[in-house]
Order: sequence, then C-alpha cells, then structure tokens
Amino acid sequence: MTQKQLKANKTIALVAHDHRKDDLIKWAIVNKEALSQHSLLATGTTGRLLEESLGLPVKKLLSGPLGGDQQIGALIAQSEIDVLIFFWDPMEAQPHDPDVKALLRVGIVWNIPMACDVATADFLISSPYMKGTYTAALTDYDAYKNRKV
Ligand SMILES: O=C(CO)COP(=O)(O)O
Repeated sequence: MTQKQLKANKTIALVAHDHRKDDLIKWAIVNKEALSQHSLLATGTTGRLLEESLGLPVKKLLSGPLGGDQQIGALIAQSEIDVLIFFWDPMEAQPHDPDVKALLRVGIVWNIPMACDVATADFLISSPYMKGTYTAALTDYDAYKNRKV
C-alpha cells in the first residue's frame, strides 16, 4: 500500500469515443462536485467538451486517434494517473483500435480502477478509494505491480 492510493486528490483520466461523449458529459455534470475534488485530464476532444460543460480545468492531451490514448497509457505506466474513466464504443471500430486496446491493457497491468460504463463510473466516483480511504482491494497493490509475469 502506498501513499498514492491513500491521497484524497486523485488524477482522473477521462476519455470517450464520439458516440459515447454525450454519456460521459451527462455523467460528468451529475458528478461535477465530486470531480472538482480531483485533477482531471483527458484526450483532446473529450477534454474540450468536459471543460466547456463543467467549467472545471481539464488538462488536454492529444486527440485519441492522434496519440492521446497512448499518452494516457504512458502516464498510467509512470504512476501519474490514478483512475481511468474510458467510455469506449462497443458498437463501432475505431481507426486507432490498437491504441484503445493498449490503453485498456496497460490500465490492467498497473491495476488502476477503470470504468467503461456509467454504472461502474458511479461506483468508482462514490467509492472510498476516491476519498483516499484505504480499500482492501488495493492492499497488495505493490506486490501485484511487482509480480513476476
Ligand atoms: O478516440 C478517443 C479515445 O480512443 C478519444 O479521443 P478524443 O477525446 O480526442 O475524441
């Protein structure tokens, strides 16, 4: 268990494919108060829409198809992102599908909480983890991260 898991201010990465951007924006508006307690970053277009809708600062990376997913993946691997909210589109192939898969993969490798739908995002944003409270699921985080694969 590290200090990182216990801190109350998390860095949340938010990403949504075009047909899921409405869902993400609506979810973010409902959860604006909770989101305002944390540092937000996002892929380019998602970030711009979030900033316009929430009036909160959002660090914007490149657009997904231009490498934004890979930038977020790299930040996860550097332990600079605590949570990933990624509303990927289950109905449509993306030109950058390999990047999408890579981002989802690296999130699992680094054992960060990830939500890909509204129901899970609701659980996550209201969880003790977001408040910096210890959670059992993360007890062996360091051991997990350093495991032999
Ligand atoms: O394509 C994306 C994620 O795979 C999202 O990128 P944008 O936020 O720039 O639309």
